[in-house]
Amino acid sequence: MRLVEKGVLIVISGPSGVGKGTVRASIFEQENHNLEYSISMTTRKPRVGEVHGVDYFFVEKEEFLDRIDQGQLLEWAEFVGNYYGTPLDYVKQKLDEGKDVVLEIEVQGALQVKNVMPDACFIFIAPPSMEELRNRIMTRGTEAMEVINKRMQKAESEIGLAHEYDYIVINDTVENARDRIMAIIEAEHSRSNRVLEYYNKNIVEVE
Ligand SMILES: Nc1nc2c(ncn2[C@@H]2O[C@H](COP(=O)(O)OP(=O)(O)O)[C@@H](O)[C@H]2O)c(=O)[nH]1
Ligand SMILES: Nc1ncnc2c1ncn2[C@@H]1O[C@H](COP(=O)(O)OP(=O)(O)O)[C@@H](O)[C@H]1O
Repeated sequence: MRLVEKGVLIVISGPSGVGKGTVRASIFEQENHNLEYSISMTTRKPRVGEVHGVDYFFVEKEEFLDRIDQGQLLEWAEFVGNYYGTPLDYVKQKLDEGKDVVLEIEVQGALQVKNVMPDACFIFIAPPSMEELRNRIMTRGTEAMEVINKRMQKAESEIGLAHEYDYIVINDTVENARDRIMAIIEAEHSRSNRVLEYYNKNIVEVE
């Protein structure tokens, strides 16, 4: 029997518009990573260019509520009028296969994961400044002014929860943020509790 070291759950979170999606895409463009991205489920309507099963699983509210009832979501949250959640089975399966799984989720959801999987690695992406955050949301041009203001208000309270995370990465440039996150993931594999758990399992197996 071959023992596989379990993967690490990497939770990337932070305010809307800070660049989570951009930095995540840049991480996945790197060669030789051992990462799987967990595609979320949402009741938000697709934006132009977004594809079902690639960007999100786009579902109706009824289906989303059903999934919650059936315990099929690792975490979920309502964010500015829409529901978002992480399908549990996929995450479990990939971690068991030894893959590191990346979640890119908002702050309420990240804190729920912390309650059920405290061993996960929690990374908060912060903007260089609030002005720059507003610029980024406006430049992206996907939201109406009213939604932008709501997201900015929300961002202020989310930044107030950054201390709950293991790491804070400032997204000044995409390359810097990507490289810092890759270094954090590498270091997570050497965290003593993780290594010792794996080592002890192997010792037991040998005896
Ligand atoms: N809790 C939770 N948040 C999610 C999930 N998927 C996406 N989000 C977050 O929901 C927020 C809104 O997402 P979206 O409407 O795609 O806008 P954008 O990420 O700001 O471009 C973002 O902060 C996402 O990171 C999820 O499965 N669970
Ligand atoms: N380091 C950065 N410098 C400048 N612009 C950035 C940076 N990271 C992301 N952006 C831009 O900011 C906007 C929001 O990024 P996005 O990845 O959609 O954020 P999020 O997924 O956190 O909502 C996009 O237009 C993106 O191109």
